[in-house]
Amino acid sequence: MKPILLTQGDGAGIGPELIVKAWAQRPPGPATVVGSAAVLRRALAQCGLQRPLAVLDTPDEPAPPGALAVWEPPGLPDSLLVGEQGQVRADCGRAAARCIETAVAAIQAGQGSGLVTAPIHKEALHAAGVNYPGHTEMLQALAGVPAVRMMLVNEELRVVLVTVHVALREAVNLVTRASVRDTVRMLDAALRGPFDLAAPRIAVAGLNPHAGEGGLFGDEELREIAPAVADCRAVGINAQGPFAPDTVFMRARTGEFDAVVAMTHDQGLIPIKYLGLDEGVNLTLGLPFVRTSPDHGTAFDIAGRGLADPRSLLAAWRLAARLSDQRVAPAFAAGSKAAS
Ligand SMILES: NC(=O)C1=CN([C@@H]2O[C@H](COP(=O)(O)OP(=O)(O)OC[C@H]3O[C@@H](n4cnc5c(N)ncnc54)[C@H](O)[C@@H]3O)[C@@H](O)[C@H]2O)C=CC1
Ligand SMILES: NCC(=O)COP(=O)(O)O
Repeated sequence: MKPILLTQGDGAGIGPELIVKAWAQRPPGPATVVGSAAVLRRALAQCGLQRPLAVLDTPDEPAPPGALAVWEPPGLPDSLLVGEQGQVRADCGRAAARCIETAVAAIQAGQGSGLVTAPIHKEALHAAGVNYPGHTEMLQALAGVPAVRMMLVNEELRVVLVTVHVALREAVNLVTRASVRDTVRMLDAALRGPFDLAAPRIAVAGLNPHAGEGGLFGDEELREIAPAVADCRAVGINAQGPFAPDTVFMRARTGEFDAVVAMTHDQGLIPIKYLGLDEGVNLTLGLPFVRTSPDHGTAFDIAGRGLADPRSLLAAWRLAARLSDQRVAPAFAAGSKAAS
């Protein structure tokens, strides 16, 4: 079986530390870190982990037993160990992007079975001249697929976002009948495939307070969201709503729905993160391969201090290993067809 590929993320953040800590807990299956060996050695030292590290010639070369397998993509900057951690740095942004690009190319070449991404800093990416707002959009471009969606899962909630990394004003305009309908369809495909639910119950949140209160507080629910729900129901998807956003997550958490479609980034992520960063996983729907990530960011405030909690990365790693092992990535691709 080909390895899961883990990108090291922004080296000025907690990504390398999370990877070495998670790896020390022996997640299942083969895995190769795509990153800088020097940065990962520093992370091992910062965490007091005295483990061997093997630098591979190719991402899928077997590593010696017990060694942290690292493949260094060509073109990483030499300066990664020079500056301080915990800062926005263009060289770290450039290196993070290079790791993502080469990891995707390796998966496309059959050298990896799935992708786990450690956090990147979006300002560092921008400082490096890489004009994607996040992994999600970058992976969509690298994979050449028509649509992707961000899904967040933890023990208690599953949420998929209609809009992601855009200004709130812009997000409102992007909430359309088509974008909501495509999101529900991609979520339904994911719940039936990777999540193995025979008849998923999907709640769709409104955009406005009280889901618009019958048009008194905005009419996006009447013009866009309700027609999208009707479109989905017409093709046999058990979508319901739009529901008041302030109570729909509570209703899903207590078992009334299997997942919630949220209209904006913060509408969906606040309930997820409020439950704790412990084991939340970010999963990209619509790609032809499995990609997961922790649900938190680079945590510059604690970088380099050995304080980072690896549980979310570990959960992301385990989920990627399970989904790659089941070869369920086509179910994600089917979602992208629904969105086209
Ligand atoms: N998957 C990714 O690449 C993600 C990247 N980001 C990016 O990360 C950067 C920083 O974002 P922030 O808003 O500051 O959020 P953050 O998640 O990096 O930090 C928020 C708070 O949570 C704490 N925290 C986060 N992860 C932790 C962990 N594993 N263990 C212990 N404490 C932890 C931090 O110390 C901080 O107090 C931004 O550029 C953001 O866009 C944010 C989320 C996901
Ligand atoms: N808040 C989640 C987030 O920003 C992660 O984005 P991405 O890098 O996975 O696209």
